[in-house]
Amino acid sequence: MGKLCEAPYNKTVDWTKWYILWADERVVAKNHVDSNYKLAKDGLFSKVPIVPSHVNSINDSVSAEEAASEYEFVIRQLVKSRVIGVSDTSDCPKFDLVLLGMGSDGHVASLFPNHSVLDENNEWVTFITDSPKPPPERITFTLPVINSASNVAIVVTGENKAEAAHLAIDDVGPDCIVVPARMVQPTKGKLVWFLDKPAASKLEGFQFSD
Ligand SMILES: O=C1O[C@H](COP(=O)(O)O)[C@@H](O)[C@H](O)[C@H]1O
Repeated sequence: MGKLCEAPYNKTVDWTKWYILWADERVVAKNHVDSNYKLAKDGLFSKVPIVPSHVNSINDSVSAEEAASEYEFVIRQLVKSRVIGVSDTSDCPKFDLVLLGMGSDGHVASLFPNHSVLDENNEWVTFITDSPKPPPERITFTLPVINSASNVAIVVTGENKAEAAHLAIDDVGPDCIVVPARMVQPTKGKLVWFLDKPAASKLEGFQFSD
């Protein structure tokens, strides 16, 4: 992302066509250090000419439940106005790109291991109030929405994520736990993993070229 803000890459993008939403967000104020909005603003869209009205962040002054339902409404409006397409295999929005990180426990967005949020198939956006990783209150895209995207990119860095990357990517067999990142399997889209050397260090048969 950092590179996209720099020349020559920043000139190769038509930023007016970008609409930004968050695959998950912590229910904290937008200027809070835990805010994913703040992270993206500081790292990307304060540095490039994205149209301010195209930045769709959550309402941070209501409960997690209300924020999730309002956010789904925002997405429904964008689908209605054809800014976002619709999947032809589910009733889900079809995002051009869903960009995800992965935690050391294998979570993606705010879809945590062994959490009932993984089974949410009806809503586009849901909420949790008991995130094992602070802060506890979050909203998140559900798996069907992530898996309806045209492209999903998972970016992983650091050795503390090597085991989760192995469990998510390798052919580990039925006896191993299924980490949430492994459940990211776009129905018709493309999934690409980006890993640094330490994060890839436990992948089977993986050879890293510098
Ligand atoms: O809490 C979150 O964590 C993950 C990634 O884990 P981290 O250890 O790299 O912080 C992130 O991708 C997710 O969107 C976020 O809300």
